[in-house]
Amino acid sequence: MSENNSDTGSRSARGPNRRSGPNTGSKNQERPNRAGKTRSGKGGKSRPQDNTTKRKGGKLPQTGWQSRRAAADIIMRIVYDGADMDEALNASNYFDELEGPDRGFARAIASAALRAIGRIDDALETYLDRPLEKIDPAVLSLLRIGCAQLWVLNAPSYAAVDATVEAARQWKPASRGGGLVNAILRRAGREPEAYLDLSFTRIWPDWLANRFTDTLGHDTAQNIAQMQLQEPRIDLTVKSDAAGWAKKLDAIALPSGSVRLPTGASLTELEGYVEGEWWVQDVAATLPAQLFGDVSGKTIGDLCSAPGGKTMQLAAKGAKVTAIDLSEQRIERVRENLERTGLKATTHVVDARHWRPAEPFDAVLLDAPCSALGTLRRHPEGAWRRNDSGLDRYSNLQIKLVKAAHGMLKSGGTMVYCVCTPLPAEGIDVVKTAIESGEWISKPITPEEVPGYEHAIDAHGGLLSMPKFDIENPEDLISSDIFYMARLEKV
Ligand SMILES: C[S@@+](CC[C@H](N)C(=O)[O-])C[C@H]1O[C@@H](n2cnc3c(N)ncnc32)[C@H](O)[C@@H]1O
Repeated sequence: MSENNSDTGSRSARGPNRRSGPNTGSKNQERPNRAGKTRSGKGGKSRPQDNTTKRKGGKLPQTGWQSRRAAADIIMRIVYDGADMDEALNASNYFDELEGPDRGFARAIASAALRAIGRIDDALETYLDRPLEKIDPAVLSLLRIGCAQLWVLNAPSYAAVDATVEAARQWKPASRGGGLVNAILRRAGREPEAYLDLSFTRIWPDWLANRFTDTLGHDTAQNIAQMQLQEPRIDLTVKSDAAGWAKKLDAIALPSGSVRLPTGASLTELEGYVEGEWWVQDVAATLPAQLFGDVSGKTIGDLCSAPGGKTMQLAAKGAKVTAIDLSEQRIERVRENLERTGLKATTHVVDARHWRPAEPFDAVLLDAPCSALGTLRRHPEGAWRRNDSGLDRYSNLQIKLVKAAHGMLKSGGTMVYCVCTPLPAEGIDVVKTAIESGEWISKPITPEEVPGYEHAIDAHGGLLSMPKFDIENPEDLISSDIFYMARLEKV
């Protein structure tokens, strides 16, 4: 892929959406679309109309265009209605009608379009004689998912174009745009440079591309964007015997103990799911709990615990975990997860800023609320729902939570602090503030503790879980979400 444009800071403005994203309004309100108009009747399954009739008593035969229509419908619901991916999948009748591999395919196309949407839009604009805002939402959604097939998924041009054009013909809201979809997608197949020559960081709104480039440097920002373009893999944490489970599930055992599934695995059908032998957890998310070493018999407070991935890791290793979270709804997920896996922890719905345990803990895990910009490859819509000014509130909360953690720990006790964002303001800067307070000293992470991430340890002994990009064999790249983590000791 060529990469000759590094202009993350000088992108031509194309209206408020390019700057702040397709959707900044709150859900379930009438909100502006890219054209600045509003539309109502969103969210419900009955919204889109169709030129086809569902067969009596059965599903429509699947010929390819249906998965493209479903993908475009999903994208529309996310971009124009403010749904997240799960909400869009649940709300889409067209997705519901699909069966078997077509479902996975529709989801993969929608997800690819969303991961690259800014860059796709920039390229599309070069083909069009009018702004994107002037294109009907259904037609634009088909163009986006058509380009995603060609450019992100590298699908064969004939299949991607024909099926997407057919989807335009069959889908009433887009049917007048069939000619345009045909012409633009054929050109997109012939002239991919319009996309390939753009900087990777154009997948994001301008503020985010600038923030990553300014704080992390040009190369790191490009690497993060490039990683976002790849379909994220699914990693499992197993209660024990990672090598054995990797073999059973035809998966890869990663050096730090996670089991990486082959693509396309259907989770609930996998061995061990019903028995609760494993749970889904990105490999980088497993590292913080591993930094406590042997936790058997120790009391550990997991201060922001939901949905409970790290609670389960610690409980599986024999710790006496107290899992707390501010959200009743989210702590319910912790309880469900504990129930499924048969692991034990005490749970409380409380605000960690004010709550104190009856007895101080041996150790505390603070997986603090954050901007979550390190998980955009799984939730790319998040980039378009935030803006620069909203980010600063996180560091204030994080500093307060670190202070609270101090009050919950025994003297000499360990705190592992982590956030799923690469922004220094929420990571290393929070840790520096803690150390400057005189209440904490650093307990640097050592390479032996983080197999596969030795290179990611920084000069202060913290770790930013970026993959090692300068490797000879790209197959060896352990891609993961981006977590910052550091270990501190209470003075
Ligand atoms: C990053 S998530 C935690 C993920 C979790 N540790 C895991 O591994 O599954 C952050 C959590 O912090 C919770 N939270 C936010 N503010 C909080 C507070 N003041 N006290 C306790 N929990 C809080 C949120 O409800 C959210 O569930």
